[in-house]
Amino acid sequence: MLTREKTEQILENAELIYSAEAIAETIQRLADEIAAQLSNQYPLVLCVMKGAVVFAGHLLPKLAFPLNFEYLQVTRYHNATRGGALDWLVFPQNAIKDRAVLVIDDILDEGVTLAEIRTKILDCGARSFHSVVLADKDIGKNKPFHADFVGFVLPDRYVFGFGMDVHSAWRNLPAIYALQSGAER
Ligand SMILES: O=P(O)(O)OC[C@H]1O[C@H](OP(=O)(O)OP(=O)(O)O)[C@H](O)[C@@H]1O
Ligand code: HPA
Repeated sequence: MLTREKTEQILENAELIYSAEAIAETIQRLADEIAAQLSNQYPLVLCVMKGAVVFAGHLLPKLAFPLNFEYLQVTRYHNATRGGALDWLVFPQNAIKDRAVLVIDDILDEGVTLAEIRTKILDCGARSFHSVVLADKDIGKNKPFHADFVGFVLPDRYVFGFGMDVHSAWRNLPAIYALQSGAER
């Protein structure tokens, strides 16, 4: 865990790249797009913990149609800024069969996490699979996964805030910041 001083220094040196106001507008647009496709499907909505907790908290009240809500938990970054193997921590096995599933995640980076989640959910007998991500990072190469609903495209920098952590801190920020170049480790 970083010291409090180091954590504050990270934010002081970071660059604001998406304000709280811009995020709110984006989430309303995403809610409208999702409603247009899924409002009559009575979907099972799954939040990918922990990163999507803030996004899901803002998106859910804007989805004005019947749905059920559960969560799953996986981690691939383990509080670092580079991804590794995906660890499954929580999975709502029984809830999924024959459901139209909508997965909410904060960020699509290399696409490994959501590709594995899709495989597992379809293996559990979901009737359909959709995903919404607040941010899709432009990593300059093909990804194994494309989201159905995308809030915005981010530059290829490590970002944090609005649910996303940097070394396990700053998920609580109301906006999205990019880490100062060279501060990745
Ligand atoms: O597209 P990928 O490169 O696979 O990365 C995207 C995933 O990485 C983050 O989760 P993380 O593993 O950091 O766990 P967390 O949600 O608990 O922060 C994020 O919340 C996404 O789920
Ligand atoms: O840029 C990122 N920030 C926070 N969490 C992440 N998980 C994948 N990429 C990122």
